[in-house]
Amino acid sequence: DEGQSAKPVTEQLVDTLTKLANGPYKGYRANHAKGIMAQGSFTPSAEAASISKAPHLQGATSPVLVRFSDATGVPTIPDADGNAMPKGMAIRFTLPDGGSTDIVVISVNGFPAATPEEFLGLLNAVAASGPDVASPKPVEQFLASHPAAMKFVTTLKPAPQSFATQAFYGVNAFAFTNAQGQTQYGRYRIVPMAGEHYLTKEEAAKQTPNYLMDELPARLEKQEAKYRILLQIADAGDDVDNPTAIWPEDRKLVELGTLTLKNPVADSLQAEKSIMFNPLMLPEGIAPSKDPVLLARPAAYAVSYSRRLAD
Ligand code: HEM
Repeated sequence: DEGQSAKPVTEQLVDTLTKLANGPYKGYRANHAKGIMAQGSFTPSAEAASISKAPHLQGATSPVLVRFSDATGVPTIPDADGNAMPKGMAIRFTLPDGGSTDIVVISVNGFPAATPEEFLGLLNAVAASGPDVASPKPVEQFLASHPAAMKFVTTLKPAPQSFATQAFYGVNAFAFTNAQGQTQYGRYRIVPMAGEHYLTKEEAAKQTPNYLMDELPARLEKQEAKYRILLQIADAGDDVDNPTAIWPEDRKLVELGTLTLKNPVADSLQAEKSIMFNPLMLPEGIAPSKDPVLLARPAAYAVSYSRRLAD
């Protein structure tokens, strides 16, 4: 109806995510509702300052706060459920001046849609494809006519053994400018130092519903969880404004530094409710690309955040 279509697409996206989850759920995110937080630090590599003049990349160690999450707006989704993919990782770096910057990434290299409108088309197709709908269902038609969406759903990895054995991808590109004024485009990659380890289908079927959310704090009581933060550098001619355009694997990977998680966060649920990560909260030396999906994210996240706080 007209009232619905007059809403900004970012708000329609949040409404549709909520509807797909059979929500709203009081106090939870409209997407990536189920999560767990941890804290630690980030130490940049010697090379990082040559990529960007951003304050957290100049040598000193910064405190970090991290939230891992399952996909969907369902706060009770079992961690090994196929719909709980992709996993999410959100990182907040505290900067020397007391400000902060965020990285918000997923467990798949790529995105199913090139624009927020196209993403809404996919979500609406899923919403119109209930069990009673005859084939070809709207979602089947959408996937058949959108190769990037098909690639996304077919390359989803199985659930990880642990959040400490899961790799994450930035998907959206940013422009990194160093002190000499040289700019390069790149996409984040976060690689677990414990190695990437995923469950077989049989193993996934045996996990308890909260196995990942339970395992992380238990692990951190005994040992640290470390990740390398890398940047995949675009070649001239690589599309930096389209999150469905996956760059070839032979592109240069620069090491930006090491993220070390040391402790669980006390009262994770309350901490999760009150924090909103924002991929466009950026310091000097890092700027957004013109990727329309990236540029739509803060508005969608703010709608979800304001609804969560209003509860
Ligand atoms: C137009 C496209 C997108 C829409 C509409 C969307 C929507 C949302 C919403 C509504 C939330 C909840 C935010 C909150 O309440 O704080 C969220 C969280 C999240 N999104 Fe997106 N998203 C989009 C694209 C992406 C992309 C491209 C990525 C990663 C590459 C991503 C990764 C995440 C992660 C990891 C979270 C959880 C953040 C947290 O732990 O607080 N999203 N998304």
